[in-house]
Parts: sequence; C-alpha cells; structure tokens
Amino acid sequence: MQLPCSQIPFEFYAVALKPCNVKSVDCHKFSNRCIVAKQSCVSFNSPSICKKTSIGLAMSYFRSRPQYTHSALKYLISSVCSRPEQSLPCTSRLNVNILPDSASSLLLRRFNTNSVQDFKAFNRSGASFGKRAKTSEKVGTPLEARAKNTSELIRGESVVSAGGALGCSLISSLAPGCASSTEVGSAAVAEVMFKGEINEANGLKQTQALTAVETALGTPFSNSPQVPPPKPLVIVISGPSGVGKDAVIKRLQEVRREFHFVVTATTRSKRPGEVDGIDYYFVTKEEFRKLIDDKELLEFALVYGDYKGIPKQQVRDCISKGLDVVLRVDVQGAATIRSILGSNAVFIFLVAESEVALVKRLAERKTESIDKMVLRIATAREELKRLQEFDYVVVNADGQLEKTVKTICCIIDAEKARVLQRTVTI
Ligand SMILES: Nc1ncnc2c1ncn2[C@@H]1O[C@H](COP(=O)(O)OP(=O)(O)OP(=O)(O)O)[C@@H](O)[C@H]1O
Repeated sequence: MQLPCSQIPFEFYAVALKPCNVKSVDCHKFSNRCIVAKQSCVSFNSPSICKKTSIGLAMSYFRSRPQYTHSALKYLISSVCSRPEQSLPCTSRLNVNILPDSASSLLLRRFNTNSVQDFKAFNRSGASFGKRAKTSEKVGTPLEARAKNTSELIRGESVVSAGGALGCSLISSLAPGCASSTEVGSAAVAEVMFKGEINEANGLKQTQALTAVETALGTPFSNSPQVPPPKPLVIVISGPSGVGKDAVIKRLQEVRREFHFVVTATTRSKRPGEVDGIDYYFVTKEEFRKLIDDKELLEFALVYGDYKGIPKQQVRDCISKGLDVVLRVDVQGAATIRSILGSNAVFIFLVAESEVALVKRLAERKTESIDKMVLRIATAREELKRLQEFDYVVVNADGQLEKTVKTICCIIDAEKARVLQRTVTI
C-alpha cells in the first residue's frame, strides 16, 4: 500500500552527479550550523538529533544551471536552520539529492548499489557517492531493473523534487506519491513541500488536496517542462579602452564558469602576466591575414596599430553545444558583430562613471604613452556617441567591479527569461 508522504519516515540521501558538484556548495555561507562533511554530503548539525528523518531534493539542469542548484540548496538549508529546534526534522545529516539533467541511465547506474542495506550503510557512512558508484556499477543491467532497484532504494523515504523535468519525472515514477515540483528556482514550492513533510497534519491535508485536484482535472499532473530550455546566448561586452573590459571578463569567468569566454586573436605584444591561449591568441600579422583570407573571423579590426579578431569556429562550436558565449570587443568590433548577428546577440556597453575616472584608470594601468592616451580618450569620446547601438549600458564605477559584474549577470539571467529568445546562427 502506498503511504501518504506525511506518514513515510524520510531520510535525506545525497547523490551528486559528481562529488565536486556538492563540494562547490559553500554551506558556511548559508548557516553557521551547517557544515560540509564529505565530498558529496552536506551535513547538518543539530543538538536535538533523535531519529532518522530527512528529505530529498532532486535537482536537474545542474550542469547548465548550477546557480539554480545553489539557490535551491541555500533555500533548503536556511529553511531548515531557521526552524525552532523542536520542529526541525530530526536528523544528524542533511543530505541532498542532486540528479543529473540528462542521461537517466547515469542516474540509475549511480543508484544501482547492491542492496538497500548496502545503500543505507553507505549513506550512513557519509562516504562519497561518486566513489561508491564506481565500485557498485553493474554494466549491462537493463534500465527497468535498475529503475526497480532504485525504486526499492528510495521507497519509504519522501522525496521532494525541485528539479527540472527529468528529475521530477524520475522521482515521481520511482517514489510514487511523493511530491514534486518542476523548477529548482521555485523555492516557494520547495517550502510548501517541505512544510508539508515536517508537519504531518498539513502534509496529509496537502496530499489529499493535490489528489483531489488531480482527480477533478481528470488527467494526472504533467511533469513535462512547460517551456523549452533557454537558447544559448552570445553576449558582447564592449566599451572604450581602459573602461575595464578585461577586468570585468576576468571576474565574470570566476563567477560564471559555465560560460564560454571567447579568446580573441591579436597581433599586439603580450603584456606582463598575460598568457597565450588564455588572455589572447597572440599571432603574427601573417597568421592573422590568413584568418582574414579564410573568412574565419567573426570580426576583426586594426586597433591602435594592432589587429584583433574573433575566430568564428569557437563561437560556432559553443552554440552547437548549447553553451553561452561571451565576447569582449572594442566598440568598432561590436558594430561589426551587430551588422552580422543583428539583434540575435546581446550587446552590453561598459562606461566609466566619468571621463576623469577613465583617464585615471588608463594612467594607472601604465601601459600607454601620453600620445596613445590622447588617442584613446579622443576615441572614447566618439565611441560614447554610439551608445544607442547597444542593448544595455553598465557603469563600471571606480572600485565597483563586483557591482558591475553582478549587473551583467542579472542582464544575462533576464535574457534567459525572455519569452522571445534570441537565436544565433553563424
Ligand atoms: N571598477 C574598476 N575600478 C577601478 N579600476 C578598474 C575597474 N575596472 C577596471 N579597472 C582597472 O582599469 C584598468 C583598465 O582596465 P582593463 O585593462 O580591464 O580595460 P580594457 O577596457 O580591457 O582596456 P583595453 O581595451 O585597452 O584593453 C586596469 O588597470 C584595471 O585593473
């Protein structure tokens, strides 16, 4: 017989696609009562530990949207930590299920431990799931058998799936009767489910209410995504020389690792600390001319005596893999790209808060002679007149690099939520 969710004793299982997925979650940020215990476990210390109780959070879309996973985790943990001691789920460990967003076989294979006891023992030990999965993997087991195995493993626990479609459908098919929602970002849904789980009366009412709605509708609730996943974006970051394009890109690379940052080819000489293939592809003028002749550059320009250009192939490769691409170009280059991609790319113009600030920044960089600085500032004045050709303008104020990067991230996130998605073809 299938028990309502509220009556099922629940245990929080940790399953990460890769141990490092969970390792990257810094729980100290969420609460000082929460510690990262093991590679693939998130521990929760409570003095009122009495019986085994936990809750599962399934998250898919992980690889493409780690920030969703992060915010869902943050939400869940802070939600647990903010509860009065007596209403906390009594657990010595709060583990988190992070399900892969594709390849159900991967998930099932990872669940495919030898027995329920084995799995539970493993789970209690807090060992790394990644390690465990390797040793217990059974090659060639039919998917159905694995599903059954998984079903056995998680039967008796309650699982909240706040993940994407696959995570939800897997959880609901493997643990029937358990609540599920369709979006990691919808913390509110997770909260409702969570509250339902820890308060038996509410949980029961909620389960009954949901069943009643489903019955009245005459068809079961659908776990299919309500909208297709967002399309890959091409984000063009531009602005006058010295405004901070490189600095912004560097920081953006640290905070949004899932983006591909196109490496520009240039004929200018290397500055101290720059690395070939990482900061730029440093090429000779002859090599650059070959790229032009082969029409293998998305844009190129002669900037202050040096060539700079974007290799097309990099952009093509990323788009075909569904990756978002970030380009860093001067204003002239942005105009060329706009003439090719039109409104299918996102154009962001960086400005300093004032001309004085821009001059100061260039002077402090100590890479320009007086003559070059004159040329750069005169050019910057002209470039500012082209602001209208861009979609967004972001002020990179002195000492405010973090804020600049945050604003750019917000723009990108908003672009992902557009109803009419931009489609890039090169
Ligand atoms: N918000 C900021 N506050 C203070 N200094 C900054 C800020 N942003 C960038 N800088 C500094 O300003 C200088 C110029 O920045 P950067 O080299 O990134 O500009 P750029 O736009 O890439 O220039 P170019 O187009 O000439 O390569 C650097 O020394 C950088 O560290």
